[in-house]
Amino acid sequence: MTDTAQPRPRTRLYLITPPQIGDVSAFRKSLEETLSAGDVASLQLRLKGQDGMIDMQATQEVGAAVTAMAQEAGVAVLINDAAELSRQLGADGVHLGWDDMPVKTARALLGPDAIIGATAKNSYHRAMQAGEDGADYVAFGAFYPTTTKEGTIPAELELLEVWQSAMILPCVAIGGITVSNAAPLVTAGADFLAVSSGVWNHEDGPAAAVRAFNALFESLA
Ligand SMILES: Cc1ncc(COP(=O)(O)OP(=O)(O)O)c(N)n1
Ligand SMILES: Cc1ncsc1CCOP(=O)(O)O
Ligand SMILES: [Mg+2]
Repeated sequence: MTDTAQPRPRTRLYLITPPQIGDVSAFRKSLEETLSAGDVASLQLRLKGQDGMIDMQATQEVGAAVTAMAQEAGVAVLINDAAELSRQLGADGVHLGWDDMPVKTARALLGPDAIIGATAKNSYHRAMQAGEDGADYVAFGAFYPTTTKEGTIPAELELLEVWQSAMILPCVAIGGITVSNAAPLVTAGADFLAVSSGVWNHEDGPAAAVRAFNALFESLA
């Protein structure tokens, strides 16, 4: 029997902004350096108020400053929670949580080419449903403790292993991921690692973090 199985594509980095950005022009400069340091598949603008809800004004402001620049660098831009704002900004898509707009509604608003991601937390069932509804990826997590989001629930590596062995739809791992703890997630089958503090708070700076993540992905490919 001939083995026709294709090797899995290399895991890629999915960068998430810090939840608050004080100086937008300083952030734009830092982001430009960060994106030129190595492969970044996508950038999610995730700007939150103190209540954990999307900060529409900050998202609008940061989005206007960085969307075209990131896209020109070959990085897809997704907006957290807000499909309509994604459309207005000319972004590539939206990431939706459990309590956000349904995937089908976002698809109707954004059209067939938009990238729509959906949170599955630790639920294989929820991920299947999102896939059936037309999501382009599902996100499992939190795999590690995080201070970036309150109220996360733990997810096990087995979710990634089972999903990768059975499904074609890409899966994202999220939650407290750093260069030092990322390897098991890559080995378990994550197509993308979604990372915020592990990049922005890296001891050698965000560009060094992007280089280190890419070196790790290469070493495990
Ligand atoms: C890639 C990715 N995965 C999961 C989340 C979490 O989304 P959600 O549950 O809607 O929580 P908030 O990010 O809105 O606080 C995400 N943003 N990105
Ligand atoms: C948004 C989100 N959803 C689950 S964990 C998390 C936080 C991701 O940020 P970090 O990479 O800093 O843990
Ligand atoms: Mg959300």
